Amino acid sequence: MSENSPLDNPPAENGPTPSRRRLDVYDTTLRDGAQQEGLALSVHDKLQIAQQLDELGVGFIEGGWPGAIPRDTEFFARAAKELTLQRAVLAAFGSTRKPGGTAASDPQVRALLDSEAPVVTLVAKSDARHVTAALRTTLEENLAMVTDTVTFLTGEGRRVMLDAEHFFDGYLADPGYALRVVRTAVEAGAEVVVLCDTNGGMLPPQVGEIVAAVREATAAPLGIHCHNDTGCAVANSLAALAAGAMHVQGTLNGYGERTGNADLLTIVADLELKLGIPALPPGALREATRIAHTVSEITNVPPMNRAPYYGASAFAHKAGLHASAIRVDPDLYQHIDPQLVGNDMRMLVSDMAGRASIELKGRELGVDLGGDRDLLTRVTDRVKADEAGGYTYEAADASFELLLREYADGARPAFFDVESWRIIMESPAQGVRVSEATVKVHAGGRRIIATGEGNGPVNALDAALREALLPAYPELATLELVDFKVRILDAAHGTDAVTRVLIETSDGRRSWTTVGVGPNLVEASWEAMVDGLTYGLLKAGVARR
Ligand SMILES: CC(=O)SCCNC(=O)CCNC(=O)[C@H](O)C(C)(C)COP(=O)(O)OP(=O)(O)OC[C@H]1O[C@@H](n2cnc3c(N)ncnc32)[C@H](O)[C@@H]1OP(=O)(O)O
Ligand SMILES: CC(=O)C(=O)O
Repeated sequence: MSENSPLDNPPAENGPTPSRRRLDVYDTTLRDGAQQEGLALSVHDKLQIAQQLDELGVGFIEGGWPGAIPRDTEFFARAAKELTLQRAVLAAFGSTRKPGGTAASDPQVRALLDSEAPVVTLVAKSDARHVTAALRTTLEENLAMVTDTVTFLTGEGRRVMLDAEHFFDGYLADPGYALRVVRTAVEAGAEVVVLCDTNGGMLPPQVGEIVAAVREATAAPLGIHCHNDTGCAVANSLAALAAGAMHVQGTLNGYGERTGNADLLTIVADLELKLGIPALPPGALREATRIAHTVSEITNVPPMNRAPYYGASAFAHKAGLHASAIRVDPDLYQHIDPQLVGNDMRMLVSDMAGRASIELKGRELGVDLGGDRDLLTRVTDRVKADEAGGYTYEAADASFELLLREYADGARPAFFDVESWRIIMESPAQGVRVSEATVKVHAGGRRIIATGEGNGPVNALDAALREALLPAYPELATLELVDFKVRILDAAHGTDAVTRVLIETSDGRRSWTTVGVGPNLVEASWEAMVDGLTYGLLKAGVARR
């Protein structure tokens, strides 16, 4: 580990160590993260994400490229009026001036000033091949572009950082030139030179060696910016910090061009929890899971369950053996206490469950099985049999809770009894197809026959069932079927195959998933739908009427 790296000499618990240099956490979700395929952030989205980042306590928020992307120009204009950042400083991203011109007259450089961001981060070529082949200019002119642009912007009172693009590839091909770019930037006034693994092709030992060599050869304050093309973006970032970089860039949820950028939350969690290096304000890491998921909502990109630390599966345990040890001590199968990053431990119930899994899941769901070994064995056997038949309880906690209550209380919760149901489907040669369902149920002390129409059989059954039950259970009016997933389980059987349906139901505040399995789509859907409504009534605290 390099002398004066943020990864050695961690500060004393009761205050900073004066000799230790600050570690800067720089977020580029709104710029490089937005370069991810499928991400299209509105200005409003960007403002909301910036607020989250400020709450997280990052040092810098790179807001985008004003002058190049109209939405980013607008972001900086609105940020100046609408954002009240408590901790973070806004950075505008842009490139060095065009070859052959001057920074003062370059419209793109002017736009960086106009953004009024206190920090400007300039991307500059540091790989000689890129200078000649992509920029189509001379090596000397590229250095002049760096000097001119950095000098101009610092002269205008901006803090300037330099992203040395393709630094590692450039260093491997021509270390002398790559180092000249670093020195030129610092001599011109850049406060940090960020070494970029732009193509994401590096491995940790290479990154560590090259960062150490740059530190040896220059006095430049160094940063690191990694992409994840080798799956090593976080490891590469840590290797660079260990070798002496003092500034780390990354994105929330690892968003970014191609395979993404280094995942900033994973980096800061590694730093704080594994290496004892404070990276965020005290206590902020506990917001990591909430912020990652809030940002997923804003970007409308489903959260990555397997994300380290903050992913929904990060502390989810499926194997029976794991559960049995966790029952004794959660640390036996967890590398940290999930609360440290605001996450929770979860038990998953499946055919891999053992008695311990069932008992712990029961505790999680608030159903006490009292450590009754015989009862636990019966539930475990039932789960294994059901799963062999196509059920999947790990995706359907609500159905599992109903099953658990059936064993714990001696009867499955039920608010109505089903006598029968039937479907008629009308598919005229022309015109609209209609499905009509009739259900016969007993509820509120009455036998009820109700019909419902829908655009398909499940929709019609849902309508008929609600029609039948609403007089006895007006609480059902708030319940809505929000998602419906079908899987054919034994494709080899063709139309004879077993069908599994997962239904997500919501009461507007929370949602739950139920499962149904049957020889056809409608039967499987009916089972999942009845469980969904039953669970909703149970959670609403309704008594059977
Ligand atoms: C590694 C990274 O991720 S860096 C960030 C990349 N982000 C983006 O590219 C998103 C925003 N980009 C844009 O909106 C556009 O590409 C713009 C506005 C920047 C440029 O658009 P255009 O003028 O149409 O040029 P185009 O995109 O075709 O090519 C880029 C130009 O920048 C030049 N350029 C590339 N890097 C640099 C640099 N570091 N310094 C100066 N000029 C550069 C290229 O040589 C090329 O110049 P040319 O038009 O004279 O050939
Ligand atoms: C600057 C940047 O985003 C990169 O080199 O990857």
